[in-house]
Amino acid sequence: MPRFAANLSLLFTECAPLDRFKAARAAGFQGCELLFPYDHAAADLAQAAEAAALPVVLINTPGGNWAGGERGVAAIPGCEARFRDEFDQALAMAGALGAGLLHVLAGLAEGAAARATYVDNLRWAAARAAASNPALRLTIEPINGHDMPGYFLQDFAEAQASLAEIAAPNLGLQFDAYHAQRITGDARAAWDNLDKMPLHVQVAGVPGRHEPQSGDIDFPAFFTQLDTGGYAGWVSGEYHPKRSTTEGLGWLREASRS
Ligand SMILES: O=C(O)[C@@H](O)C(=O)CO
Ligand SMILES: [Mg+2]
Repeated sequence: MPRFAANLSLLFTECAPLDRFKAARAAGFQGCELLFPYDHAAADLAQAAEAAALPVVLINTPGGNWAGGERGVAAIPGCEARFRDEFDQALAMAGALGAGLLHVLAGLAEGAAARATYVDNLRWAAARAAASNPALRLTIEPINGHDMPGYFLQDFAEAQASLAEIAAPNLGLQFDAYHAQRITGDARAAWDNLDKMPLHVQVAGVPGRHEPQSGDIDFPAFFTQLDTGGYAGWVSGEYHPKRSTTEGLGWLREASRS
């Protein structure tokens, strides 16, 4: 059975941010991820995570002006200096929280210049992370273009090609089953077609991005597929609860029993 983490940016939003850690632990999660922890003092978040015995397993690099449409800058030509500044901020936050994974957001971009910028920035980031925090691993995540129009990385083949070209041991794939289903039409087949084991997995139901319980993806079969394939990382619930978070945790209880 996989180890389950709660995405505290989307789950337990009934509670204040620092109270979500204890709520997630009490509900049966073993870890958590925070999309954008940057509005909080790292020490406060670290203390809340420790008090709840709920490790922070993943954070994202800064998204920028999210309300204004930004989604990170790694693939945006001309933003290299900003990328480096924000990456260093993310490295410091990951270190302070003890997070083992850092998802590098690509941003809204397209074309050959964007791809070259993306690969160069990721190569730089992988070397920078290896020098400052050897335990940290970086991820890239294909995100579907319906939910995030114009996002640079919308394709698994493209993600794998970039990873192969950079060939950094601390850089790998983040497989979000929700996006995989929306991009390919079959998340479980997309998993089987990967050339390397991903570093992180996220789950949500399709359609609606609600609990990973019903809809187009057979989650019990997917969790078994992860186990039998030897996936030993985290599986994070990254979804919009249909009602309250705790009312929708039948999927976690069921998966934890099997
Ligand atoms: O799937 C997603 O949207 C996230 O994992 C993410 O990091 C970008 O918001
Ligand atoms: Mg995701």
